Amino acid sequence: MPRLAFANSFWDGYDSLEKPIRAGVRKAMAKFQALTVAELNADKGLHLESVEQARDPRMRTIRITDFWRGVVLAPDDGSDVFLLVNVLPHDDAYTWATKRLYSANTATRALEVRNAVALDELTPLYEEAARTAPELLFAKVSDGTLRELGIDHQVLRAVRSIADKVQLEAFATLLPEDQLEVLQYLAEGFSPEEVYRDVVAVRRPADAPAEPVEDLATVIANSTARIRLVTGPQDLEEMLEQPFAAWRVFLHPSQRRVAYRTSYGGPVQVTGGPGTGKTVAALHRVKHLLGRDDGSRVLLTTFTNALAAGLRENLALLLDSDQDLLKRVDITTVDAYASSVVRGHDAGAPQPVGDREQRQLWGNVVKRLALPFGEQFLAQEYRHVVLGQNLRDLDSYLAASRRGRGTALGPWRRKLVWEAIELFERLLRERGETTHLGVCARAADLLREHGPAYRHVVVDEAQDLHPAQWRVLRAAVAAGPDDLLLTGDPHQRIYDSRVTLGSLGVQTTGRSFRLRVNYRSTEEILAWSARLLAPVTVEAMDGEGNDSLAGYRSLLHGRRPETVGCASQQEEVSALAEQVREWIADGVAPAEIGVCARFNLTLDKAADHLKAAGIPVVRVKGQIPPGADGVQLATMHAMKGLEFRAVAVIGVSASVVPFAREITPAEVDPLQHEADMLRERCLLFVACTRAREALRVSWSGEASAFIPVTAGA
Ligand SMILES: Nc1ncnc2c1ncn2[C@@H]1O[C@H](COP(=O)(O)OP(=O)(O)OP(=O)(O)O)[C@@H](O)[C@H]1O
Repeated sequence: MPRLAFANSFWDGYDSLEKPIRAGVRKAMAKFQALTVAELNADKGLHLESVEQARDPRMRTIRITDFWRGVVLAPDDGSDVFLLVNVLPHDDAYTWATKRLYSANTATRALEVRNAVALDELTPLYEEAARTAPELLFAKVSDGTLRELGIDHQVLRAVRSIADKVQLEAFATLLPEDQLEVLQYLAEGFSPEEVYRDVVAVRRPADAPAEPVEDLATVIANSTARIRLVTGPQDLEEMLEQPFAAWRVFLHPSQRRVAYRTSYGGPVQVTGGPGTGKTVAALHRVKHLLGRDDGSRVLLTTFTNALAAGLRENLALLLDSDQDLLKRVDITTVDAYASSVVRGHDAGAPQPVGDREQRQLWGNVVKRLALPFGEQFLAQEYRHVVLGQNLRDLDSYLAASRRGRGTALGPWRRKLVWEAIELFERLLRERGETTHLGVCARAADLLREHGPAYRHVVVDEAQDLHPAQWRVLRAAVAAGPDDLLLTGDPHQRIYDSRVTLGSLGVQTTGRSFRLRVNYRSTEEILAWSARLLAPVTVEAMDGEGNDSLAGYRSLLHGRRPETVGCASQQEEVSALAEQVREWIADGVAPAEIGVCARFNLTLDKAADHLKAAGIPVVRVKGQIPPGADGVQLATMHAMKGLEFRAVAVIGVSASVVPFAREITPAEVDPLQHEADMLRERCLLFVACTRAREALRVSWSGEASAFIPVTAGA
C-alpha cells in the first residue's frame, strides 16, 4: 500500500478552501490509503495523470472536484510515498505543476522545490544587469563553498547574478527553501562556517551517507520541517478535520533543535526577535518533556494571566487535549505560583497590594520621616536594590552594590533610606498586606526550606521577570539536567526589571540558542519596527553584554508601514475609522484588526468613533473575550501575546510616547531615566510588531520622538 505525505505548500491554502473541495480532498486522500499503486493508477474517479511538459517528470494531478485538481509528486524510484503538494483550480494546478521542480538538497538532504521555469527565464536578465553592477552580493564566497552549503548548478548561476539583498528577495519565492536560507544567512554577513552550523547541520540527518540517497521516501523522511507523513487513516482524518495550525507540525530546524534535544545539562536560554516562534518552541519543549513518561511535573510560566490563558489553549491543541499529559503541567504566572506556594503554607498570609497603593504608602513614608528623598526614588531603590538583591537587614544594604542606580549613596544616606524601607514594610504589615515581590521572596524561602516541586520549569517572556521572581523559579526546581528552559526577547522588555541570571543560579553558558526567522510579520513591518530601537543598545536577556536585532528576517513580504500625522485627535480617529473600513473592504475581518494606544482614554475615543461609524469593536483587557467579534482595542501593554493581520497604533504623539509620568527625571536618577525611556521605546516596538500584514502608526500634533525621522511613510 502506498504511503501519503503532505507538503507545507498544501496547508497554506487548505483552510480557506470551500467545504465541497475539502470533502473532495478527503475522499481522494482516503483512496491513497486504501488502494495499491496499480489500483491508484487505474482509478477512474481519482484520475491520476502525468503533467505534460512538466519540469519534474514525477508531477501528477488528481481529480478533487470537477474544477479543482490536486498536485501530487509520485515516486518513480520504487519507493512508496506520494506527496500532496497543492490543491488548485484546474488550470492553475497545471500551470503550477509544470513549472515546479523538486530535488534533494545535497547538503541538508531534504526535499526542496523551486520554480525552475521562472528561474531560467529571470537569470539571464539578472546576468545582463550584473555585468555592470559595481558589486555582487556573493562575490566573496567561492563556488566550492556554496556547493558545500548545498547550492546546486541552477541556483549557483542565479546566485552569481545577484547584486544586492533586494534582488535576493525578488528571487525568494523561486528558490529551493534550504538553499534560499543559506543565501539569506550569507547575505546577512554570517560566515560559511556559521551558516553550515545553523542551517545545514541542524537539518542534515546525523547518519547521512557521504553520497546523497535520492529515493523519494528517504528524502521526504529528511524533510520534517516542510513535510508531514500521514501515519494512518485516523491521523489523516484528524489532520483534515481540525483547523490547521502550521506551528504544531512544521518547526523550523532551529526551533526543533531547541525543543526536541533529548536532554540539556542545565538551564537553557532561547532568545529571538519578535515573532520568531519562541513561545512555540517553549510549548514543544513541554511536549518533549512530557513524552518522557516518567510522571514528572512541569511548571510553564509566563508574565501575565492573559498570556497564561493563551499558553493553556495552545498546549491543549499541541497535546490533542490529552488530559493525562495536561494534568502534569501547571500553567500560570510566577506571581500566581508564588502566591499559591505561600497560601499552601499559610492560608491567612498577607495579600499583595497594587502599584497605586504602594505609591500612596511611599508618599506617607516620605511625609512622616521628612527625608531628603522623593517617593519615586525610594520605591525604585526598594525594587531594584533591596528586593533585587534580597537584602533583609541594614548591614547587607550598607554593603550592597547599587549597580544600575544613577546616584551615589554614602552610608549615612543609606541608613536614612533603610529607615524608610523599614517604615514602608511596617505599614504594610500593620495593614495585613504585602507586595507581589514580597510574596515572591516568601515563596522562594518556603521552597528552599521544603524542597522543589517540579522536575522541569519552562519560562516564556523571561525578559520581564524581576530577580525576586527568578528566585521563586530557581527554588521551584532542583538544579540539574533539564531544570529550566527560558525564552524571551530583551527588545520587548516592557516592565522595569534588571537581572544577571548567573548570579541567581541560572547559568546558561554553552546552552544559549537564538531563533532568527520571523513567522509573524512581513519583512517590511519588521525592518520598520527595528528602526525604533536603532538608536539604543539593549542589554542581553541574561544581563551579560548586549543583544542586537541584526540578522533577523521574515519569510513574508507586504506593504511598507504607513505613518500618519494629524492636526487633531478628532482628525486622527476619523482617519482611523476610514483606514479600518478600507481594511475590512480589502477582506480583513474586523476581529483580525487591532487598534492600540498608550492609554485607555485614547482607546475610549477611538471606540466611540468606530462604533458611530458602524464598525463593531471589542475592548481587550487581559484576555480576548471568547466569541468576540469586532475590531480589537488594546493598550500597548495588553498587546503582548496578541497578533493581528492589521494593526493601527494611534496616539503616538510627542506628549504621550514616552509617557512623562512613567519617566524618572534625569536629575533624580540619570540611569533610571535612560531605563524608563528605553522601556517606553520597547513598548512601542512591541505594539508595532504584533502586526502581520499591515501596520499604520498615527499621531496628532507633534510626532513621538521615537518615530524614525526618515522612515518612509
Ligand atoms: N514553525 C512555525 N511554522 C508556522 N508558524 C509558526 C512557526 N513558529 C511560530 N509560528 C507562528 O508565528 C507567530 C509567532 O510565534 P510565537 O508567538 O511563538 O513567537 P514569539 O517569538 O514568542 O513572539 P513574541 O516574542 O513577539 O511574542 C505565531 O503566529 C506562531 O503560530
